Amino acid sequence: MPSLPPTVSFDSLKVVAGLAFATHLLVQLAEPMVTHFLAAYLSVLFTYILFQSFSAGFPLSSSILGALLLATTYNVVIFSSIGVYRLFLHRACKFPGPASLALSKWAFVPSDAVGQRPQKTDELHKQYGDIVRVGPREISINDPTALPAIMGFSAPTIKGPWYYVAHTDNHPRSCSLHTCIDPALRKLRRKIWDPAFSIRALQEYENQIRTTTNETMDQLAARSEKNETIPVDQWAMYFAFDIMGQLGFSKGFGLVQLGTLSKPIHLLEEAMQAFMTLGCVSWLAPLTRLLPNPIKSFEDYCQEAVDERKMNGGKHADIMSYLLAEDKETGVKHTPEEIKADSGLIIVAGSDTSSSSLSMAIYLLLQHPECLRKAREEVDSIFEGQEVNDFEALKKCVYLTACLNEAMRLFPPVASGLQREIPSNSSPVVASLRNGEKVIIPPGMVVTFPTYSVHRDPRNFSPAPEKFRPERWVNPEKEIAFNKNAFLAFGHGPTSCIGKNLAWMEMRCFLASFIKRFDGKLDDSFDDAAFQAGIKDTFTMTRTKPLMVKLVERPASS
Ligand code: HEM
Repeated sequence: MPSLPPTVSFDSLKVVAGLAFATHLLVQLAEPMVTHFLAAYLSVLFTYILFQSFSAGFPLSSSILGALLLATTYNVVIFSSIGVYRLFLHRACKFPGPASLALSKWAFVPSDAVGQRPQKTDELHKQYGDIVRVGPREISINDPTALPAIMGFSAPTIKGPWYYVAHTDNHPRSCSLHTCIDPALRKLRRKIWDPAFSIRALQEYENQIRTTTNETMDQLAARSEKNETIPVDQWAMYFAFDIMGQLGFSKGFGLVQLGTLSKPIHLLEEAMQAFMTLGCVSWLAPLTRLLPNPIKSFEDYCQEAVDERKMNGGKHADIMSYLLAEDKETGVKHTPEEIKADSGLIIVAGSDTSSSSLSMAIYLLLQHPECLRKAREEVDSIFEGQEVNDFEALKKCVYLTACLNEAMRLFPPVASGLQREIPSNSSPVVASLRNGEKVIIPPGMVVTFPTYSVHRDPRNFSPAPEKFRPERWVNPEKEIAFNKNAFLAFGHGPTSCIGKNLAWMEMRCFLASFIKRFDGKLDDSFDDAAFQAGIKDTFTMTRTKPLMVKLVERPASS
């Protein structure tokens, strides 16, 4: 048996093992922050080394060796204790799922790294059933019947640990509305946000949407004249980012004029993947906040835009004018930190999502000429001899709307699902399932609804749930299955998308203008399999392969 370094005895190993076990119990009860825990851990180790070397007189090498042995003992015991607890004793053990995810959500990192979380979760549901344990204390429920209990207006849940990752610090009044967890504060903040999306406010935004749409179409026309192959999905992004800059705080990014992403936006797109992966291990967030901020230039850009906006006022109606005001009833106002975070949110929530829906709708229409013909006939007849600029008339484009809904069903812009937590001081939640059974979910558990799987489930949408069939939205009553409660593209309940109606205005205006003005075909070199494989889930959707299209202006439009 190998001998121990002179600084370590078997008794000290036993004490350290006991300490590790006690730490596990403490973590269960008090959930200390990882930074505090690491600081304490490292301080004890260094104090031990210093004491053994300078007070007890042992050589430095023996002291370090002893410290490493004690640390290894501590680590092995604490990880074994946590592992055994998670695998056999945890309240989530009653739910089926792979042991790897029961041990740690790190097991999701390989699929997150390639943006395939929705597909991975889908496989798990096919293997384990409608309820799968996808983390030590997290389950995924592939059954929209359970939605009201978890995400409905009277559900006792809060946003889950994933949202904590995007906080810049630990202060409750410095995060965006989207990542705000406290339900009472969220309610107050939604009250300030709501008027920015009222019917009157949306009417005030119409002009800006028209202008940016026309500018984008003109830029596309100029490129089509030169017979260029055009990355249409990129242009949908330039369009959506410019609109959100203008409608957010009266400062467009000028991307449509530039014909490229600016540096801050590019950085933001790249950082989304890191957020997604880090969401698996949200307890690490306080530690990663000590590292250089990967989206600093994007945040600086938002701050500058807000400062400029405050100084000069808005050039036209914008969302910021509402966010800077106080709620008349309660007198509550956003803090400067919240305004900064919300300005970033406007960009992220409003741009990636709408541009992804548009890109996928165009992709699917080009793949399905018969659907494109129908959508175009509808637009041509509603806007005969005139420009697409009447938002009331756009609402009458039923088939066009169906195409967009169907694109979001097959390729939801927020695909991996939305996470909610049952607070540890609340009662268990009893959720109904489609088979009439009930599931009891203990407090402290986290629940996710896998949007991608729910959308492609034949029990919700049939026939051909994997196929692009806009018709299912036109006559839903004739479908074998059409469960409108299973359409989660805009979320569900009190935290669902506040910008939904604005998104519809943008998407209908862009798509109708696009198909009215251009004939298009996928470039000969377009690789369909590569394009689909390049679609990544980074909380919102990222496309790594461009949608290269040849466009020709239609005679009627010129
Ligand atoms: C097709 C376009 C869009 C889709 C599919 C979409 C989807 C969603 C989803 C799924 C959520 C819930 C996220 C969660 O619970 O974590 C959400 C929230 C949100 N969306 Fe959208 N969105 C779209 C467009 C927009 C636009 C144009 C805006 C305008 C600024 C916007 C602003 C927001 C905001 C502020 C939230 C946070 C609401 C809250 O936490 O209370 N979205 N969106």
